[in-house]
Amino acid sequence: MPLFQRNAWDQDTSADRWFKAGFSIVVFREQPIGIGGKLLNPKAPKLIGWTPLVEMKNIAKKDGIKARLIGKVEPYQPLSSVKDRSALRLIEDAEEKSLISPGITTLVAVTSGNLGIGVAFVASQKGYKFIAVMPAKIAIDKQILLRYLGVEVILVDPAINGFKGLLDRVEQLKNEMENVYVVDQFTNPANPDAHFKWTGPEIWKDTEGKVDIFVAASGSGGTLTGTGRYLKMKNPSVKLICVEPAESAVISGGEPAYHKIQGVGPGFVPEILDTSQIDEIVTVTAQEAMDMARRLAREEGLLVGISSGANAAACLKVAAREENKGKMIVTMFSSGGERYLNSELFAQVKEECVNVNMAF
Ligand SMILES: Cc1ncc(COP(=O)(O)O)c(C=O)c1O
Repeated sequence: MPLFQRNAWDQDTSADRWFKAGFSIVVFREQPIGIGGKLLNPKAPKLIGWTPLVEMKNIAKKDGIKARLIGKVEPYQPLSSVKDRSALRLIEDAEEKSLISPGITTLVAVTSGNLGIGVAFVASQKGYKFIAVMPAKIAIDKQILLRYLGVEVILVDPAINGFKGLLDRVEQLKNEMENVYVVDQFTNPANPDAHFKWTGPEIWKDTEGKVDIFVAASGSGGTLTGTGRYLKMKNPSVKLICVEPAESAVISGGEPAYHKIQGVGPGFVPEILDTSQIDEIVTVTAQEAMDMARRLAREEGLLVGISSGANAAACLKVAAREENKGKMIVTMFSSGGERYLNSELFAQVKEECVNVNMAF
């Protein structure tokens, strides 16, 4: 399958035209959102946003799927996940409201890791100190990355009080320190705004408005709410499908429980998640999500994370339905695969590598 790279200067064409012409991958880097330019070089490309769309042609062909399956490749963000968008909007929103000042304010965020990594980027570019509050023992790769980025990481035992335990720790920090600002992805409308302003319009433009169904797993709910709101505003018949872990299907009315699809299914319904927009919820097990992430790697060459696998698995369930023949289904590949090297996603390959190396 030919591979085509489209650049900022080819702005007059959409990804969909190139898919039609037989190309399987379209890289689309356009200007300008986000930081970068004004801080580094006024002419340099700004870094956040305008991620490429990739059509999963091999998997669709192998599984006899008649719908079009398209993923938005967020590992193209500077810090490799969809959360760079939210980090930027949440921080710039606070700056616009004069709530924070570089060199004075310490940013604090509750994160499963990816928001924290995005905040680390924006905070260091803009000159803020940043403390990440995370559940212990869950996402070791992200803890490693945050520490490597110079972030202070505070771990909270998730077995004690669950999510409330994390919030309590943030409250404690607010009492102990001066000039703390909480970057709150679960309640601040600036989070879905990032997707209303950027993710939604990018998908709309790059599909030439042909998207029929948008599928996304919900963590904070920002992606689903903001992107869904934009796409439905452009075309009210676009269907919005929420993906959640089968082991902790709280939006579907189930009980919260431990699960292995990192970054989604926090165990409660976040304030910013607009459930009234959701047309359907599809549940996916961690096993299905990881199996699909591995298929994406081997069959499409896409190195993406566990929630991306969950999204693609949900797409296949939806695409297999007779009524969705010929429809365009767009989903999110929310983070890059390398972020999960020490998780179960890579466990078997990691063990094989360790054993092979022991022979030397
Ligand atoms: C890997 C991954 N996928 C998906 C999501 C969900 O995105 P949102 O918080 O916008 O619902 C997150 C959020 O942190 C994430 O880290």
